[in-house]
Amino acid sequence: MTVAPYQSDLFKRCKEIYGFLSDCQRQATHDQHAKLANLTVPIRAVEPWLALQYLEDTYPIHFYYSTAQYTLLGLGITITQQTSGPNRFERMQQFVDVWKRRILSSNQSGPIIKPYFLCGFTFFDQTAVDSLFEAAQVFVPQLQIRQSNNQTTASLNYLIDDSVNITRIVEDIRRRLQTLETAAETANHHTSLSSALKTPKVIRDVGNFEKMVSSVLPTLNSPTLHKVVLADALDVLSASHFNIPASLKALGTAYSDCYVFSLSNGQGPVFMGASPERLLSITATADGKRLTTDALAGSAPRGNTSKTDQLIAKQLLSNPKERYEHQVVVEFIVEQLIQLGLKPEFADSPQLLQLANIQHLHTPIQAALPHSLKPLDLVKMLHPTPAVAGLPRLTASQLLKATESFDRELYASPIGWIDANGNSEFIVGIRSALIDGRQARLFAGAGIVAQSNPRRELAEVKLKLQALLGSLM
Ligand SMILES: C=C(O[C@@H]1C=C(C(=O)O)C=C[C@H]1O)C(=O)O
Repeated sequence: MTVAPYQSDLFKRCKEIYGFLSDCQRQATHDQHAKLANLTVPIRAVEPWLALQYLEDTYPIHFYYSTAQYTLLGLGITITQQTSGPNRFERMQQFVDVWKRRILSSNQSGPIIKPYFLCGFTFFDQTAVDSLFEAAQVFVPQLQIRQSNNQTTASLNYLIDDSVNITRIVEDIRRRLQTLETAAETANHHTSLSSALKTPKVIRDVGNFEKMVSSVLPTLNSPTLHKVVLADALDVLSASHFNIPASLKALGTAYSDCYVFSLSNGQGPVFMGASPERLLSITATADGKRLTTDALAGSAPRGNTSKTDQLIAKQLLSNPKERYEHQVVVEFIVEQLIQLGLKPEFADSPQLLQLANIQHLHTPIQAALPHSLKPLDLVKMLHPTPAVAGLPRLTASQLLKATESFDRELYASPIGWIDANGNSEFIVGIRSALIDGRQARLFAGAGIVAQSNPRRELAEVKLKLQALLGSLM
């Protein structure tokens, strides 16, 4: 069945959709387990952040993930799994593997965008009782909007077993696509959002950070700890509610090289940000699978003029303390990949990743991947890297947990997606904030080594916080 753009003839195609879903139901009955029916439709071009603006009340749960190449918006939940504990990555990979095999896509001649498994993990594998997010959550959305190369598609996902009423599902598809069409049309005609940059009141500042850094320096002079990444939280209160879609748009404009993301827990709170750090991406091609991961650590501000900027960049590249902070991350990642039997490829010296407000030392690391290695096997090995925890990993994680005065929850955690073809991408949830109505808690951290200067580390954290604060609408 071919569905024409903008669903112009979708309504005529209800019979074919009915046929496809009935087929799914027959297979579900035969195999004695539910199937995940997936239907893709090209839709009217709409910016996913705008679609979110119009649909966030209909679908309280959302997942937004945007890069320079594509944007993904997942709305609602068709299937989900949550867990916690040291085996959380294995359990979630099993969930993905089981459901990947149960996907049935409508075999149209148009695009088939199979469902994405959308994933959010907290920094630690256990969460407090009052935690806003699960230690591990993976879900397939009800509605998935994907925009890339000027093409926008909507995929609808349904759980089909022998108890569902196919006629009702066809009706539901019609209704959802109609709502989407209306939203796209309305959104495209009202592009100016009535949202302005917020200048919220600071409720809790990061003034304690300097003291915190000083308190860990003696431990860093011992041979048992080489680096710890300490973070702090800035709490602000605004006169009116923060506007998530408008903030996503603003972040995408200000930090076009970053991964702009948001993840809601369905009850109001939303974790969002613009992270420059990729934990991994896996691309599956006919020749095999390829992994790319980033060692990103070592920071300096951008200069006000191109001359000062170049000077700062040069100093960053040759600063022994920053290079050490960076090298620790490269070596850790390389060792973890070697332990998995991979042959990592990387340059001897870092390059620069220059963002609007800050620049970092950056070493991309690549490796060919055997088919047996799954995305979450790699996430398990890599998270948390010494870019966000420290080295050795366990000692550093224990120290930061004991030292920091807030719960990291999703800050610096793996957030990303896995598709049904084995492609995957996870980022590290830094340059992020937890938004709840008029309140926002912004997070930022810095790598601390024996040579660290507490005042400079505070300045780095403030710089990182300022960048995010400047895009909250
Ligand atoms: C921990 C953060 O950033 C990390 C720490 C860096 C550093 O210490 O130089 C640089 C990039 C990130 O890996 C953060 O932004 O919160």
